[in-house]
Amino acid sequence: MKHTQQPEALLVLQDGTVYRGLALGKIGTAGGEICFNTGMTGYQEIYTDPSYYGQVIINTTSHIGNYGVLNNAEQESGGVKIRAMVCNFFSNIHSRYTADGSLQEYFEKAGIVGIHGVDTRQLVRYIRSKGVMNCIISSEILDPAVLLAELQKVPDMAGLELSSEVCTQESYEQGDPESKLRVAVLDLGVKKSILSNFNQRGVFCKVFPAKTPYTELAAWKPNGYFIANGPGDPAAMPYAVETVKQALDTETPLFGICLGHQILSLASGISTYKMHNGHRGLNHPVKNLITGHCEVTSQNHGFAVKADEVMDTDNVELTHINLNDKTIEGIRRKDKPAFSVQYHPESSPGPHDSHYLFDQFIGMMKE
Ligand SMILES: NC(=O)CC[C@H](N)C(=O)O
Repeated sequence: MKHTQQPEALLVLQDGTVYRGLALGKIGTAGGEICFNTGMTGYQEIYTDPSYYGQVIINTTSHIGNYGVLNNAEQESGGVKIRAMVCNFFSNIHSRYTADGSLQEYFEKAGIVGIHGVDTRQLVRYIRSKGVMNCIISSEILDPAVLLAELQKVPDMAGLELSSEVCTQESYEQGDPESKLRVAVLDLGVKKSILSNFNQRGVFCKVFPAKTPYTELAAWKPNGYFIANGPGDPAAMPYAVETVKQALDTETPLFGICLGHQILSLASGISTYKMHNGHRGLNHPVKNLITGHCEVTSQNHGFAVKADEVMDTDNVELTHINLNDKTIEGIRRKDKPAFSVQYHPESSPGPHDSHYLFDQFIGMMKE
């Protein structure tokens, strides 16, 4: 189809700003918190990462859809988790002989709305200056005033508990049951590639729903606890903080990623805050303060832990720091075998500089 025939779409921001473009995906209307990922690859991993649940993602890279989709290998969960997508050039053709289909068909099947033909560079600069806000996209309602009224129904991300909506509803096991290393995973929105990183290292996992009481995790007799990534506001999850506090009391090794890092920090008495516009991309430099090495990291978060409180908490050590803005990227407990990072060492998408953290956790369990 030529671009000129494609139906129009509108993007309306919470402050009333309107962007016009063309429809992609399903014809419809969707709203959520707007965020942007600057990664040049991995759009399907991003759309299926449960951490993005409730969010509208802007892909800033210039071509989206140009390599189609793979039904399984590039999915981080059972399906698309974003609310809608914004991009500049949406490719209606894809060139990858192994692709299972086009992104357009994938979005239509998943019921995902989107808009393309938007100047994403200008839009991202605007959001970076004004700060994160909600938005609404529609390819069926083309009246900005009506959309702005609809947008009022979209809840603010601050205060939202979303993990219980995206996590597994039944616990399940994954990996080699004969393995000596057993990790209980608290599923706050876990990405598939985190589980495969454990399985590839010979770890047998049992994945528990977000609100599983600690006693149930402990009854499985794990050698370690993994607190997963996930959507929403960590401060709205006292149930998870309680579970981590009880796990810490047992001196069993514990590892957290992203939301799991925020929950471990909260369990250690450190509070979290909502960032001006978050970190989402594949090239964020982080310094490991223990080794002095710099890692290029994959990131996706809109909340962070308070740096001054990390420095003031005696039983917590700062282990990783973001070289762009000095935000906290990793901590460890001095009094417990527990550590966490704010970024995504499994990447998927992104560089593999930080895979050592999985080995570090396994080393702790072996001790
Ligand atoms: N990827 C994640 O685990 C995100 C954590 C949390 N929802 C945040 O936005 O900061």
